[in-house]
Amino acid sequence: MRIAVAGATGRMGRAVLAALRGQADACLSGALVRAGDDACGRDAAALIGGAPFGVPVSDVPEEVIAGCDVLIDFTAPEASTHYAEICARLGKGAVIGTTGLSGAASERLRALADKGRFVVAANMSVGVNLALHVLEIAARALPDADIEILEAHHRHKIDAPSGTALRLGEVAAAARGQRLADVAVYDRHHERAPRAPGSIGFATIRAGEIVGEHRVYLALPSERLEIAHIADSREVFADGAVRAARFLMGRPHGVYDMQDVLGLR
Ligand SMILES: NC(=O)C1=CN([C@@H]2O[C@H](COP(=O)(O)OP(=O)(O)OC[C@H]3O[C@@H](n4cnc5c(N)ncnc54)[C@H](OP(=O)(O)O)[C@@H]3O)[C@@H](O)[C@H]2O)C=CC1
Ligand SMILES: O=C(O)C1=N[C@H](C(=O)O)C[C@H](O)C1
Repeated sequence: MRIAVAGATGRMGRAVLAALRGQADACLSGALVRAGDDACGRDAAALIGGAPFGVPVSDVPEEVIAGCDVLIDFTAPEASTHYAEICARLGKGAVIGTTGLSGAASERLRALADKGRFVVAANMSVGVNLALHVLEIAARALPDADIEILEAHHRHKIDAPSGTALRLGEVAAAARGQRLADVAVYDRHHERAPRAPGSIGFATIRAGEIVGEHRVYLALPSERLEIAHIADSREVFADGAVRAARFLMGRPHGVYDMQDVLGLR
């Protein structure tokens, strides 16, 4: 399986490059960067150190994507939708981990479902995807619990709440027959009022180099269930992305998520 990495200079791009070393059935075929990046033309190993991959860094998406079976993409919404369209046109799979997609961008991806094969997931770790599964059961079993979602990430992160926090919120809301948009509370700064019954609150921390932490409270008057996940290293996301790429090989067209990849649906 030939894997190309988009956003190869980024934190996740570099984690995926590292994860591709020593894979028995997968190799790096391309490393894609933003147009004009200084790394263009150098061996991809220059981005993480160690032995050469024999793959030059490129800023030409069509060329990089044409040479792969699956593109792994942790970049930004505008880049991800652009690359996904190229993948669909060239018949290549894509694993998309980028978060902060607008409704329109998500819609653009869903519209490609009959033209290509995609795994789209805000969190590629096994642990968070199990947590989503457990949360669905818990939210249904505790309809009166107050649900609050807390997340903490590194100081560089630009979207908030995290894509994972929003997904946790969507799953909890759906388990209760609600739409997250109708019950989400992102900001309590401007209100002086008790908590609205049935609402789902979000709290965000940005500090230091925290890789990624998520905690869901399901609080009743006399007890509280907490579902928590802590990522200690970006390896968990990179390994999950490679696993998702493997899953896509030979799949019918469609948009899948990590619940499909992990067999949790
Ligand atoms: N699904 C999951 O499991 C995970 C998802 N993420 C998500 O992945 C994304 C990337 O995270 P992270 O690696 O930390 O971010 P970084 O900022 O470290 O990396 C982003 C990469 O994308 C490139 N990029 C950004 N915008 C464009 C563009 N318009 N065109 C081409 N390239 C672009 C950047 O290039 P340049 O430096 O030149 O701007 C950089 O190489 C985020 O949305 C994050 O939330 C992160 C971890 C896990
Ligand atoms: O930006 C990050 O770093 C992460 N982003 C993802 C998100 O927004 O949920 C997943 C992970 O927690 C790391």
